[in-house]
Amino acid sequence: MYVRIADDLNLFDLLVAKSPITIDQLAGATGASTGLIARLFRTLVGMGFVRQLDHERFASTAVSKQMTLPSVRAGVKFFYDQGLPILSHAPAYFKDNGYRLPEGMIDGPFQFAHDTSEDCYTFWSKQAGVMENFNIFMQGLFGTPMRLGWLDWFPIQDICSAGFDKEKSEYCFVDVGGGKGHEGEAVLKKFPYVQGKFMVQDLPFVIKDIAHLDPRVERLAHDFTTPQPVKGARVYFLQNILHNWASPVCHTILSNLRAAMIPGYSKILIGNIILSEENVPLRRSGLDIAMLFLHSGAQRSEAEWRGLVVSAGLAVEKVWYPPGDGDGIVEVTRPSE
Ligand SMILES: Nc1ncnc2c1ncn2[C@@H]1O[C@H](CSCC[C@H]([NH3+])C(=O)O)[C@@H](O)[C@H]1O
Repeated sequence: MYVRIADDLNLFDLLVAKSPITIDQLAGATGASTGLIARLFRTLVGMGFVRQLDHERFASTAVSKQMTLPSVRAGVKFFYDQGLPILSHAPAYFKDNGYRLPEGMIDGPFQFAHDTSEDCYTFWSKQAGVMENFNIFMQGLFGTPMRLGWLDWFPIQDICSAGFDKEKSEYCFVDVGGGKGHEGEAVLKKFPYVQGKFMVQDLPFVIKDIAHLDPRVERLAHDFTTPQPVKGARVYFLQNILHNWASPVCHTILSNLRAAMIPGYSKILIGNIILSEENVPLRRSGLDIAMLFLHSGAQRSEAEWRGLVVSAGLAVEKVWYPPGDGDGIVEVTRPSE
């Protein structure tokens, strides 16, 4: 709550633009009372978001600098505004359903809290500004100064150039649930020589709001719980998708892709957190719980990813772990019959 209010007041921008700064100066710049800012800062110092130099002067920290990035700010807003109402209802939800995990798209804590039978994305699309803010969050989630983006370490250029065969399909890279198409655009920017067509697929209300996108990335409104219309692409990219859903839903999504894949040629690249089997760090287990209360989803360990992939009639070619603390990629193929 302190971080969310400080963000509304642009306190982190002010702190980063001018450190050291005093409470009086911050009050002058924002119109908030000195009393409120002093109270916010007392706790923000304890949380490491602000550094206190002496009785009057405050300075930025590495965390306050992160809080000036549009995607990080959007993430705080998203988890706070969308998360809190669900969290407050979650204990009653679990009590009501016998302390079991949800299994579908519309039977989780989200639907209980909002008294709706819509899935979260459809619900959010009807609330002003929610999906817009969510997409700002997703577009910058990776490759922030804190950790490498997948394009910095995964050899997509080999898969999409030497490994691409236009005789099989003219499509090279289909970003399924790709939001505003930022990943396909990033691949083309970094490796402009790659061959074949690129496409972003997402729900109609996301596709229709795409304002700027490299014209080489085609757009298609497509629901991934229905049959995949692009057959035989080299890569179906599924980043930050399967963690959103319970395993039966993931099974449907993977089966729809399987039916479109050419055995031994097409790949699904699942870009997601890969949990360690034991002693999961809080940053990742926190995101596991977030997926549960927001979407009825789950973060998964390597063994869980393998189990999910195999249950959909697919095979794991390789599990890629990034250098550092980033997300991994599970490379999936369709075995020959
Ligand atoms: N049924 C569905 N069919 C297609 N896309 C969906 C569906 N439900 C949710 N989505 C999209 O799934 C995305 C999850 S967020 C992940 C966005 C992107 N792949 C990235 O990693 O940045 C959002 O853009 C949703 O709009």
